[in-house]
Amino acid sequence: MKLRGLYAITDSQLLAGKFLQYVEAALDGGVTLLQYRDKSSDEARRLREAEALHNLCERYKTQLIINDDAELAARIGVGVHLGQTDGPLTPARALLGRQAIIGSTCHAQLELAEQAANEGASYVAFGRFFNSNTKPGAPMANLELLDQARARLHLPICAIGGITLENAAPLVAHGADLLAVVHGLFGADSAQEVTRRARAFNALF
Ligand SMILES: Cc1ncc(COP(=O)(O)OP(=O)(O)O)c(N)n1
Ligand SMILES: Cc1nc(C(=O)O)sc1CCOP(=O)(O)O
Ligand SMILES: [Mg+2]
Repeated sequence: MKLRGLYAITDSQLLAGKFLQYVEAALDGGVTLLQYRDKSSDEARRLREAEALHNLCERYKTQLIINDDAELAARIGVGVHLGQTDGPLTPARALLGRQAIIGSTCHAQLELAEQAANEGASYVAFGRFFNSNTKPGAPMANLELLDQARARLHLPICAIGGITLENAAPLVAHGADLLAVVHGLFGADSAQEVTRRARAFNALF
């Protein structure tokens, strides 16, 4: 499967009271990857929500990725996204198998991306590219980094951090395969607007 297009990421606060409605609206507009990102420690709720998202993703033929938690990903049978402090890639690959999608946060460091590629990552993520409501303190990345990554890496490149329909096009022009978006997608006033935004993000590729 080609990893290219919109990478929608959930946010439990932003989506409170409209979680599945807004996620389905995004899937309706077209989503390549959907990440379940919940930073709480409510394991029962996390399992329940991840299973609900998995059912929805199967209906829309979208791949589900679990943030941070390789054990939960293994339990459901989906992929995982690991940051630099979320545990090593090699055991996650052994746990999830060769086919699973495993992503790695590389901030603005090509060396981290090369290491992730050697350890079997399916894609590498760089960011943040813009001011982010969701993660304001993340280190900054820039377009030059994307150029260098495109020249040196032979796996899909994901851009993240403050991405909106207004600022996304240069990221794609400089080599991003995946645009990972929380607020610029789900911060909409209606489900119809989420669907419209998802379609518009996909039209950039
Ligand atoms: C696609 C994608 N890229 C980067 C991140 C950030 O991961 P991490 O640095 O582990 O931070 P948290 O998201 O866990 O707060 C991501 N989740 N997804
Ligand atoms: C989860 C996350 N990681 C980032 C990084 O730079 O690694 S930025 C970010 C938040 C993405 O949300 P929004 O689209 O609302 O800015
Ligand atoms: Mg993490």
